[in-house]
Parts: sequence; structure tokens; C-alpha cells
Amino acid sequence: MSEVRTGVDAIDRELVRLLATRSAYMEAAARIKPDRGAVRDEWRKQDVLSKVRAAAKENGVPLSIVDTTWEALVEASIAYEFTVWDKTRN
Ligand SMILES: C=C(O[C@@H]1C=C(C(=O)O)C=C[C@H]1O)C(=O)O
Repeated sequence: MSEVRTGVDAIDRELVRLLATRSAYMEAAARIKPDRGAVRDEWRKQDVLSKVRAAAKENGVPLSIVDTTWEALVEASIAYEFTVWDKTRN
């Protein structure tokens, strides 16, 4: 069991590194979007979710994990983007 947990901990560190890069893209998006109303783009959100679902199916990842994780990730990313957008404009 300890080997399993060591493996999980290593994956989590890797995921957090990737999230740092993803968050930097959110900061870039906040800088690029001229209007606050453009921060939440529902079409793009659905596009992201459907691409991730397809990738999950290709890789045999349970959709129950992917759907809930990416719904939360994109919503948290939008909230972060709003924070950055407001901070850089006011
Ligand atoms: C980064 C964007 O902004 C938001 C964040 C998204 C994400 O976390 O993938 C998707 C849609 C947007 O509402 C974008 O529009 O691409």
C-alpha cells in the first residue's frame, strides 16, 4: 500500500505543476480579453469538457472522475480569471 501512496503523491505533484502552467494561461487570457463579459465563455467551456471526455475515453479514464474534476477545474479557473481581470483593470 505504501508504494501505491508514493505513486499517488508523485502524480499529485506532477498535476500541480501542470496546474501552475494552466493557471498561467488563465492569467494570459485575463490580460488578452478586452471585456469582463468575455471572461466566461460557455461555448469554450463545453468545448474543453467535450475534448477532455474524448481524451478520457481514449485513455480508459472513468468519466465519473473526469466530468466532476473538469467541471470544478473550469469553474475555479473562470473565478481565478475574473480575479486577475479585476486586479489588472482597477
Ligand atoms: C481561458 C478561457 O476562459 C475561461 C476558462 C476556461 C478553462 O478553464 O478552460 C474555459 C472557458 C472560459 O470561460 C477561455 O475562454 O479560453
